[in-house]
Amino acid sequence: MAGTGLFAEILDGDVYKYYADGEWKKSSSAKTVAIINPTTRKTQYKVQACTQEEVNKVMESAKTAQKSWAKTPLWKRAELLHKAAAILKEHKAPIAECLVKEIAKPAKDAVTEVVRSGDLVSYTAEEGVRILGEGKFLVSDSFPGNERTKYCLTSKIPLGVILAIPPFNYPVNLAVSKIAPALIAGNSLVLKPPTQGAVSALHMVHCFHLAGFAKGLISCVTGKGSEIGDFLTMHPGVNCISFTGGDTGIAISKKAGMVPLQMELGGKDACIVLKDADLDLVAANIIKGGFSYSGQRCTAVKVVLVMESVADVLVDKVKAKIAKLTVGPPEDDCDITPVVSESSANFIEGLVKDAKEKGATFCQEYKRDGNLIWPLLLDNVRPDMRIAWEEPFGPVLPVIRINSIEEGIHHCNASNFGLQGCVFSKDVNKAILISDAMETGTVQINSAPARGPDHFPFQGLKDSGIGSQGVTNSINMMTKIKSTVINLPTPSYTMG
Ligand SMILES: NC(=O)C1=CN([C@@H]2O[C@H](COP(=O)(O)OP(=O)(O)OC[C@H]3O[C@@H](n4cnc5c(N)ncnc54)[C@H](OP(=O)(O)O)[C@@H]3O)[C@@H](O)[C@H]2O)C=CC1
Ligand SMILES: O=C(O)[C@H](O)COP(=O)(O)O
Repeated sequence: MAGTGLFAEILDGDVYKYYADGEWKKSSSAKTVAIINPTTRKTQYKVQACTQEEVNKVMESAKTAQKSWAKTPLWKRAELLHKAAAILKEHKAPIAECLVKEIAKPAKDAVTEVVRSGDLVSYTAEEGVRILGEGKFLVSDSFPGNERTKYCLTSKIPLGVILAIPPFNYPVNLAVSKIAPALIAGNSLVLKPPTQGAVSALHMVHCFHLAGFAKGLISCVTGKGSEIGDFLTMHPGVNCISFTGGDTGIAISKKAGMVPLQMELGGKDACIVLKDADLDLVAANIIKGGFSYSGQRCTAVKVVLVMESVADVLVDKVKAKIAKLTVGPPEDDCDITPVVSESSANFIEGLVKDAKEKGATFCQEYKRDGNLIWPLLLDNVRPDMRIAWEEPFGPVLPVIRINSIEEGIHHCNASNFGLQGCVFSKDVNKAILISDAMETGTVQINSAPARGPDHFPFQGLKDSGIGSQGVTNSINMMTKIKSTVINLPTPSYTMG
């Protein structure tokens, strides 16, 4: 059970502690932040509201710890990460329980998130050993005007202190996708977990603590992003920010100083369906892509752009599948569970009302009970409706009927987002041309958008992000190149 047994140390009465200097601590603020269970809409957990002074101390310890960590052999860093991964997987049950209570993730998906996270940590350790052990050797005579008098040796060095800020929907997986690359590359790490999801993240951090990482190397400060977020992101002790979330990321990128940024932000992933598509395959992927975790995935299918000639058949197939989705509490492993907060549910309802006023066809009756919103397909959506452009982050999916492929590509590219998209067609050559024309970081052909598997590159264009994630890209992003040049008094040519 959460906060018991091995995890008892992280709890003080009914308030979870924060993690700094290798210890679980109470904040001197004496203030707490409530975490509301999306299903019951009652306080489920409480976490510390950390102070600016505590953030300062964490940054100092992170800086000191990083210096000796960078001198720890790469294989030893990997060994510790493998240990943390094993502990995490072994203790998947209490962490998954937190995910169910804090963010209403269906029970089975919650377990999958923890296991996937352990695998990600292990994979990162292996990949780090491979790619960080390699450097480059360059000689000067390849550039015009030079003789072979200079040997340049390059290697990848850590950046220093990495600040990691994940969103509520994958508070464990999107935290370790930042923690593991940072650590294997020789950096220290300060985590600010999302408020909804903070307790799952604290349990995960305890697994790293139990693995035996040096004190100060990993810290976890809790509190509302709106209160301590700016202080953290503008802190002079931070050398790199890895953020996943919504528009907050755009604001952070304007405020952050001269530090590398990795931003994974929102999306409005389009699903373009051609006349020759396998409509059963499309319908199955629209259900998986649009409604899993109640549409609260950045990579969810967020608008279907279907050729008019096959639209009726496709909509009927999707309607039939929606009718089979189970709706209810995450504990029962229902397909559709309450969305994360009342404000989120209100926002989704606003989009639905706007679509109704402007004449969208409701394929199901709109139904809501508290934060629980029944799955809804909106047909005949037009570009003047908000839902055509905004991401609901909920189980509501618009269908726009198109008369040409160009119309579909135009809608996709007119979005301010550019995360992923997908194309369904039996003609792979045509699908590739469409993929090339779509202004998104990834296009899936004949499958729904997805970030995983976690070693694939993952990036957004336009307002969907800066840089690229995925294990290898994240490790590279959290390092810098350092060169040493050996200057010879006379040219030297091998075997010359
Ligand atoms: N491209 C991608 O990979 C992904 C993108 N997303 C996007 O994230 C959004 C949903 O997630 P959500 O958690 O609501 O996103 P938010 O942007 O609201 O929050 C993300 C994180 O930022 C923190 N935060 C809030 N304000 C600040 C601030 N001023 N400075 C620093 N940090 C701050 C939050 O903390 P707190 O919770 O305390 O407010 C949270 O940890 C959607 O738009 C979705 O598309 C989600 C997942 C993946
Ligand atoms: O936060 C998200 O939405 C994730 O990045 C999506 O991950 P997935 O596509 O692998 O579910």
